Amino acid sequence: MHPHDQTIFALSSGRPPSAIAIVRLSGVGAGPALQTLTGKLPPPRLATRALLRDDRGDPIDDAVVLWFPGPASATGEDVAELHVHGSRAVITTLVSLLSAMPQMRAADRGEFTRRAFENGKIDLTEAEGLDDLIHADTDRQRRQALRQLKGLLGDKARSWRDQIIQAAALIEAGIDFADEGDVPAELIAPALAWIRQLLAEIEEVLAAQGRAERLRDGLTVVIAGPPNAGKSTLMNQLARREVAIVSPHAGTTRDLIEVALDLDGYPVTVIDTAGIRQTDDPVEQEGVRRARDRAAQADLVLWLTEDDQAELERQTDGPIWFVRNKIDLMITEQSGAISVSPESPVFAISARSGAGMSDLLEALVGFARDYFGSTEHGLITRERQRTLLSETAAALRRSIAVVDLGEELAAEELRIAALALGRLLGRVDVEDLLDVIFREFCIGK
Ligand SMILES: Nc1nc2c(c(=O)[nH]1)N(C=O)[C@@H](CNc1ccc(C(=O)N[C@@H](CCC(=O)O)C(=O)O)cc1)CN2
Ligand SMILES: Nc1nc2c(ncn2[C@@H]2O[C@H](COP(=O)(O)OP(=O)(O)OP(=O)(O)O)[C@@H](O)[C@H]2O)c(=O)[nH]1
Ligand SMILES: [Mg+2]
Repeated sequence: MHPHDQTIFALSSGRPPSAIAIVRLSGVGAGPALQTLTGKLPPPRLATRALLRDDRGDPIDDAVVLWFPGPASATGEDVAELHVHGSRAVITTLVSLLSAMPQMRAADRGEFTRRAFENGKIDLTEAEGLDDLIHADTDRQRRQALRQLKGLLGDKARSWRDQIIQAAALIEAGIDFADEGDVPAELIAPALAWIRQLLAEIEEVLAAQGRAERLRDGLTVVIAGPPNAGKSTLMNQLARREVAIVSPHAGTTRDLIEVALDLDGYPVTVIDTAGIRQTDDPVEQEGVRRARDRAAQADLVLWLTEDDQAELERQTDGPIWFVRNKIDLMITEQSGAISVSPESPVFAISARSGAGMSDLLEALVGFARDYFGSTEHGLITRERQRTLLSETAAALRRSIAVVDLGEELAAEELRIAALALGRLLGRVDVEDLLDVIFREFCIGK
């Protein structure tokens, strides 16, 4: 990769004011900058206390500094960190001093990670994992991101790619021999068996998916039902704060109101909607339209009613749970889960008093757990990864299908498969394929 001649810096910690702020630098100018600010280069990889001074020698702040000489650093180039007091003034002063240094500029979004990638410290799937980790809101999201950051998918993809290249080399060797009128079927058969096995492995990973991808955005639960049923009250109960307006007036909620919940580590977005009814009010009509729309896309609908005769037009093909609210107004009603039919359970709650809420919450956690169930072993977390892995599998399938028509055709499909995996990793170079062929199979040719 091309060398980076500019040094980048950024405030790597959150917004000031904060207890401590970290200004990070990466590039050839990181060492000189650290030296300019502190008077000398600290020992590598050890937290060192230092007084930072400006260009006139005036103190800026009492700091802790870190020095990671490249290429062993996280970005693959010299890295310096300044841990200062997180005030706007300290940061502004530092930033203006750094900006004035030669070949030094503020980093773009994700540029440290990008450099780590370009310097070969991490592959693209690991970079994606890092991005997910930084955006993780819940524990399950954190675990999934960390697995990817640790290279679980990347290592698999690298291993598949290497094996495909070697299988291709076997087939290529067959072609080479064929030039001399000697077709060694014993080279093709093991290569095919190998490819079939790789295909099975990749298909297994593809099949085990679907929901790991959803773990990034969470699943959506829509609260729907007739006006005044207590949907917004339930919403506020689930959110544990007053996110939606509650009133005795039917038709209070018009907009969709979303709140992100962490249900036992699973990300769940709950959406409160307008009460569904016939109305002449154009604003309410629009609210009802949005409510229907959102319910139709939901992973789960909680259909809330005040009584049991409320007619339900089916809003979704997905699961619906019937929740009877305001049981505090009834004398004989029991609370909690009153039907155990797993497809459409019935709950009885009082959103106002909280009766029956723990059963409902527990069921929601169970729903999320079932929904995301297999993600603990999921490797694919993004559409990009799925697409490239599907392309790989398709090319492997084609290579098996066309091998009887000609080894060249099969080898070409294998090259396409390896290329797709190369893209997955962010490294596409055909040199690898050539290297293996020349090194292992074409002796003396
Ligand atoms: N202060 C601070 N905290 C941090 C980071 C950081 O960069 N700075 N990290 C930001 O990512 C994470 C920790 N990850 C890190 C990953 C690699 C290296 C690093 O420089 N590694 C080199 C040398 C370390 C060694 O030799 O042990 C390496 O991997 O070769 C540092 C932090 C989270 N916490
Ligand atoms: N007694 C009792 N009243 C409730 C309960 N839940 C909600 N209410 C009351 O019912 C009225 C309507 O509640 P909301 O939460 O605004 O109902 P909604 O379904 O959001 O209504 P729209 O937004 O108009 O569709 C309010 O006066 C609430 O205080 C409950 O469990 N028990
Ligand atoms: Mg409402």
